[in-house]
Amino acid sequence: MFLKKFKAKIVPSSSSWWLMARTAFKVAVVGAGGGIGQPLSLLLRQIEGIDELALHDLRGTKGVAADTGHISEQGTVSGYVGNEQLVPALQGANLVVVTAGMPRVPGMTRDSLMQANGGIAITVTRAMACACPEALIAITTNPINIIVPTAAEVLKEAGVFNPRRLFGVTTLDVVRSRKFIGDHMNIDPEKVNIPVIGGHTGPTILPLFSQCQPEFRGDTEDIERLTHRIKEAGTEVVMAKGGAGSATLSMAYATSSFVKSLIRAHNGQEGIIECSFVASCMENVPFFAGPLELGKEGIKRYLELPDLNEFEQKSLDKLLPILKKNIEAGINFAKTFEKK
Ligand SMILES: NC(=O)C1=CN([C@@H]2O[C@H](COP(=O)(O)OP(=O)(O)OC[C@H]3O[C@@H](n4cnc5c(N)ncnc54)[C@H](O)[C@@H]3O)[C@@H](O)[C@H]2O)C=CC1
Ligand SMILES: O=C([O-])CC(=O)C(=O)O
Repeated sequence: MFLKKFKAKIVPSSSSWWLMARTAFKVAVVGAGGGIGQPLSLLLRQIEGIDELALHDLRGTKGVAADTGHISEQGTVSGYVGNEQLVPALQGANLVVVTAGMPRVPGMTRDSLMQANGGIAITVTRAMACACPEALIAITTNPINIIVPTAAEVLKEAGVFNPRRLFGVTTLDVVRSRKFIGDHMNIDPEKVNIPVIGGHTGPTILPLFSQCQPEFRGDTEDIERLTHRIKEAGTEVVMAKGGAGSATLSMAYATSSFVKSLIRAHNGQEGIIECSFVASCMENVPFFAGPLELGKEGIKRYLELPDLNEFEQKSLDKLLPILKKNIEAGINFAKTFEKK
């Protein structure tokens, strides 16, 4: 069993019922010195149920660890620097968040980041396969559509792939949808629930307005305009930053919210639903972002896709071939990596 592997250290009681009598939980962040990694490390310090935070990067993590370690919250923080400290950082981790890798600048596509980030993903995944083969893995590094299949292939080669534990973080697409729709409907964005399916590039992100709760108020033009904005929101930030990278703060917010859900579900809270890019059980596409119920060991249940309206079905039909090409590229990247 997943839990048996870890020290049965009982953590002091807390007001939250799910924190009672549980095993210690270690989170490792790889890329913790970066634009997402630093604010994410701060936000993770505020999540209940993290007993040990291991911050790894090629640079800067000693300072981030000392800094965030002074925050008056439970748990320890340690900094690890360089490739040689990657395995020690990952050792015994229950959850690894990967934010290591280059961000976009204007004119680049996410797919073009594979050249720079594919090798990083392979190095980190290989280290996880040996240091913490049963950990939950949440990858933010782009291109998500290509890198997650690459990571899955590496884990398969190492004989430790568990499709229920590998996640590409697409929460920012949901966070943005909530914000843009909430503002449009003049309601609290946090009260908006909408699944965002497909993948994580402009052409493959698909918010399902037909499933929006509360029901979307607006006409077809509003839906088309907001859909376009959600799909292109990453580029909106890249352009606004003018060469200084891509979304970091909103992504740290989105990732910490996803991590919170993973930990709550791991600790037994029921009914936690998140959209994420994972190995799918759909017949025609091996990886897909869709709604999932989370549980103690990652994915508890794949939620069925709802009936789509005509606009959504056409959009899905259009994005699937793009997604399939991305997935093939990711698998191929892993298979041919050593030969490059
Ligand atoms: N999934 C999503 O919705 C989003 C994904 N991203 C992606 O997240 C990634 C990180 O973005 P930023 O934090 O803005 O980039 P950044 O350049 O600020 O930080 C990346 C960090 O990774 C570190 N790094 C590089 N190679 C490493 C290795 N082998 N081991 C450990 N650390 C390593 C770098 O030293 C750097 O500190 C990018 O690929 C970006 O495209 C960004 C926003 C949203
Ligand atoms: O656009 C980018 O390159 C970063 C990203 O994935 C996002 O902000 O959604």
